[in-house]
Amino acid sequence: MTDEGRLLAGRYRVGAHIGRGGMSDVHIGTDSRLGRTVAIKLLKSSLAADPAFRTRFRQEAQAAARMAHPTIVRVFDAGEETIVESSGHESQIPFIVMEYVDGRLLKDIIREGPLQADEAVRIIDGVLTALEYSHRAGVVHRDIKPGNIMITRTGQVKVMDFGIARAISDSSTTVAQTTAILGTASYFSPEQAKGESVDARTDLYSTGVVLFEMLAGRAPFRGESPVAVAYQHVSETPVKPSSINPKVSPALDAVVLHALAKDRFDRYQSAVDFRADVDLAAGGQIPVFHSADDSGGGLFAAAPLSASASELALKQLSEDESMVRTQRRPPVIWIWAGILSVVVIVLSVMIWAFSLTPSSDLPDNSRRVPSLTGLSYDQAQTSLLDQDLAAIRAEEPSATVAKDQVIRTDPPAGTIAQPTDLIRVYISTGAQPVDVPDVTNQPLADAQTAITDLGLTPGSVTRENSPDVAAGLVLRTDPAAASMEKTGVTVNFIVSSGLVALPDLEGQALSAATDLLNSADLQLISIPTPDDTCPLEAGSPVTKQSLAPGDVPQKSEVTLFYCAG
Ligand SMILES: Nc1ncnc2c1ncn2[C@@H]1O[C@H](COP(=O)(O)OP(=O)(O)OP(=O)(O)O)[C@@H](O)[C@H]1O
Repeated sequence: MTDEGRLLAGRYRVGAHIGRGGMSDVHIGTDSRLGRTVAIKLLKSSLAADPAFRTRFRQEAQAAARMAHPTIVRVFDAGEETIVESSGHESQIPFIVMEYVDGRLLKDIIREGPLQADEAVRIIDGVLTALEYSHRAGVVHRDIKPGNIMITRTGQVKVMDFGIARAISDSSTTVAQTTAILGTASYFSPEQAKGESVDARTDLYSTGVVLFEMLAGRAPFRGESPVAVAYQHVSETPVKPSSINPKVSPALDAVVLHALAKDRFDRYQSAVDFRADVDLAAGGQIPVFHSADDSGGGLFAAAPLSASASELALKQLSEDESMVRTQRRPPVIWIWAGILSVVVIVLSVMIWAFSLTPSSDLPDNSRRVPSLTGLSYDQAQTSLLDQDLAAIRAEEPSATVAKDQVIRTDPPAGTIAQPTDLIRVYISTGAQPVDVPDVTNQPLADAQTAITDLGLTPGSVTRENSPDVAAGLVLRTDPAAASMEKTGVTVNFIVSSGLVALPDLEGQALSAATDLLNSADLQLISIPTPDDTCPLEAGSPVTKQSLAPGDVPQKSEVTLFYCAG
């Protein structure tokens, strides 16, 4: 393995070994370019042997690096280092450079026994906030477990290893192989255990397992082997956490069991819903789990209960061990109606808030989205994090903003935002190449407009003689039509002067002079010289031309005098 003192990617100095996981060794380190302390995770060489895994790993780490949220361990960089072993054998070791977290793994905290309910709620709140953010950014974690959750000295929750499970499960074929690397099947959702596709709800199931374990002091399913545990996730009904730790309230029992529904349509559909119910349960209220077609409710919305409704729910809880009502899949139209209503409400509130609030008098705890134009994505993330806002990266071409710099944000700079709000940061991919259009034979002004419309820059105009293209029309461009050019590139015009060059024809044979005039598209009138002094000469040489040699208007008439042959 890599020794202390090694420099990775010419930049990250590996320091003391601080931890070992199922797939990696973790060191404290220093980013020598920025002078900041980092954590460096070096993947085990057994995993690193597969090039497909390394590629997938790098892609996932890059996706994770796009996420910046106070509840997510920041990924700063990822790469591969060639390591020459003492035998002379070279191997590629993938590494991730992360935010250094001064804290403890939740796994180690749980080992000391069940947590107080309010502490468990606070931690799960943090995990769900991280998931709300990552799911909105389109990233499913796939391996939510106490070994991937850190609690800092100040109590801040930090979730890590986003996307790494994907890299592993894509390169391993069976549950047994995947768990051999990930270390445990205790937090697998039923769909993961069955090898089916996963989505955001998979993470919510695993979060339910983590909540169960924090409250009960042990995971809901245990077994001799990963396959035995995976089997229970698919087919066994979990017990209530309170049957292991009687201090757990019926409300939290209800939330945990709802999160652990086998069918993903029967459990929480979003981290937001899950968190709302956890908070409700922390206040002693048992949430009501609405199905999508229940009248008056949103999808699985939690609502405060009246006393009698609470009693009813409690009665159901004791009667029904599974606690989870069978719910039909929500019809698509209701989902869309729900989304539309939320969008309308959010927009109305934003417009109202923006119009009412003077800049000097912001509502409590809110802040304005800062202007980030021209910053790098890293700088923009830091600036947003300073305001407790979270960045999501988006990209678009720009002719005016340099590559890798912020073009704009959504919501735009100046908008009022709340802590942990998501700000989409648009980064310039630079000017996008376009085809230089064919503007030949167009009037110069039209051609200049067409070039400007494509984001190219109209450049110099040079006049050039042409026998047939009318004065002021474009003869050609430089670069030529159809060549791919980046926006911003200057396109020069060569425009017809409307003139044509008339050569000096005196002394030339009449036939040669006639050919020259024809090729310049000039009109020839020839008059044999009546003068006797003109000697008869072979070839009938031209003695005089009516227009002086030089540039003359197109189609000019030229009279040639010549000696008859
Ligand atoms: N960003 C970090 N800052 C500080 N310490 C860290 C960081 N990441 C990991 N560690 C420490 O390194 C140890 C191993 O990390 P981790 O458990 O994430 O490794 P892993 O190989 O991903 O493990 P597993 O696959 O078993 O989850 C942990 O004990 C943790 O305390």
